[in-house]
Amino acid sequence: MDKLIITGNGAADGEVWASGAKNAALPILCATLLADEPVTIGNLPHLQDITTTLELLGRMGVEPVMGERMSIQLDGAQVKDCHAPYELVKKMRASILVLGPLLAHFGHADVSLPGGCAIGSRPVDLHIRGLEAMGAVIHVEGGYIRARVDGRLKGATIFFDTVTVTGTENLLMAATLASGTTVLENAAREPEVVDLAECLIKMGAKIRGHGSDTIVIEGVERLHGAYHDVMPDRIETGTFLVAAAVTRGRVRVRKTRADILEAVLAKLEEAGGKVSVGEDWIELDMQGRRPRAVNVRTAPYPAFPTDMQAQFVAMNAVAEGTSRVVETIFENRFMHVQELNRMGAKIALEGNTAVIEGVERLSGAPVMATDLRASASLVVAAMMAEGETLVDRIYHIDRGYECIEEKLQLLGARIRRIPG
Ligand SMILES: CC(=O)N[C@H]1[C@@H](OP(=O)(O)OP(=O)(O)OC[C@H]2O[C@@H](n3ccc(=O)[nH]c3=O)[C@H](O)[C@@H]2O)O[C@H](CO)[C@@H](O)[C@@H]1O
Ligand SMILES: C=C(OP(=O)(O)O)C(=O)O
Repeated sequence: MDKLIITGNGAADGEVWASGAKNAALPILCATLLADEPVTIGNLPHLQDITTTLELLGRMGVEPVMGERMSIQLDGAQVKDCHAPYELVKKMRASILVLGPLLAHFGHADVSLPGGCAIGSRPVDLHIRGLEAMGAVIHVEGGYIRARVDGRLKGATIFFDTVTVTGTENLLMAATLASGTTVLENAAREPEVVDLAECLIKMGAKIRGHGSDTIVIEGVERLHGAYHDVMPDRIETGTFLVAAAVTRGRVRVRKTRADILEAVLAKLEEAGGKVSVGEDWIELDMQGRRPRAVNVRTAPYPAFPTDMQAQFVAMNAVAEGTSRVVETIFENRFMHVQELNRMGAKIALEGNTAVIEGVERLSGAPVMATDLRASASLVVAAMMAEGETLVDRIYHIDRGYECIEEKLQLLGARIRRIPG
């Protein structure tokens, strides 16, 4: 297992670019299963989760054709086997995103149940219930979701009890090929849902209301080929900006968008950072200043994203003052707290709230990455800690951060990978 060694050396300073968004790329790759013709996806990030998705599509018979500038062409007409096996789904929960497309296009799908993960139980009941409302017959047996439909799925009005990102995406994709109109109410408004909808529209889908909490889809008989570039990764962008805040440095992130990061940028400004924004870049300047502690409460978009919570815990750990960070989306997303405390942070957990008393300095220590964003928070904390931090189990970070050590080196970090 690879490890990262980081020697804290003060202020991050420099420029880096944002890669394509993992959480947009994954549903979009699955959406290619809906078309009868090749669809080309550009600006794909080079990530373990993308490799896993391509392996999953490959098992179904879809052969990826690599193109220029990180693009890949996939042809849904090649599907021979509508099966997502446990050994791949367990590596990546987002594999559940093949369920809606396979069922809508081919009338059946057998997809392993994803199960829980480090951050919480993460059920998929709302995906299943929505597809049943569209006429699918679904049995969960032997750890698999076995879904069938006679003819086409039927349009339905579906109200989500809880806002779910991949649940919205699965039903949005399924509804594109259903007969009649589907209305998704209390739908997720995340920018990645919007990016998926825009790709589907290029493929011939009829969708309106994406980006609001009511999405209306008029089903069509078939979807065709298209080209789509994946949007920039707002969480990767936010992580680099937090690295500037934690280390009292200055970082400019290029090839990104400020309009989808408003809640995060507002909190960075509240922490004392000077935020500047250009057409496709964001800069955070915290040079020579200690961040001020900020309270944070995670909630669905456009509120503060749970995927930035761990990084803000790391910032608050070295900030001036005491803060409260409330996690409302996942029941167990504080695994980074005990590792940050091993580095000298003073964080207490009270149910779904981390109470953080900022300290002047952290010190390097051996720590364990437990999930994707927890790992990012440890790396960012290590950049300002005194001495050396060894981060173990970094396969988590490779799921979601492209070339993490090369990109952080561009910002002046002393970080290297030890292949294991
Ligand atoms: C690949 C991807 O895009 N992953 C993102 C997606 O995950 P994901 O789509 O899995 O997360 P959800 O939005 O579905 O989860 C939100 C909440 O709804 C609950 N729930 C969800 C589905 C369901 O059928 N029943 C149910 O109860 C979950 O347990 C959780 O408490 O959104 C999360 C919340 O922004 C992000 O942290 C993840 O990075
Ligand atoms: C939780 C995340 O991803 P996933 O839903 O793929 O586990 C994340 O991107 O922070």
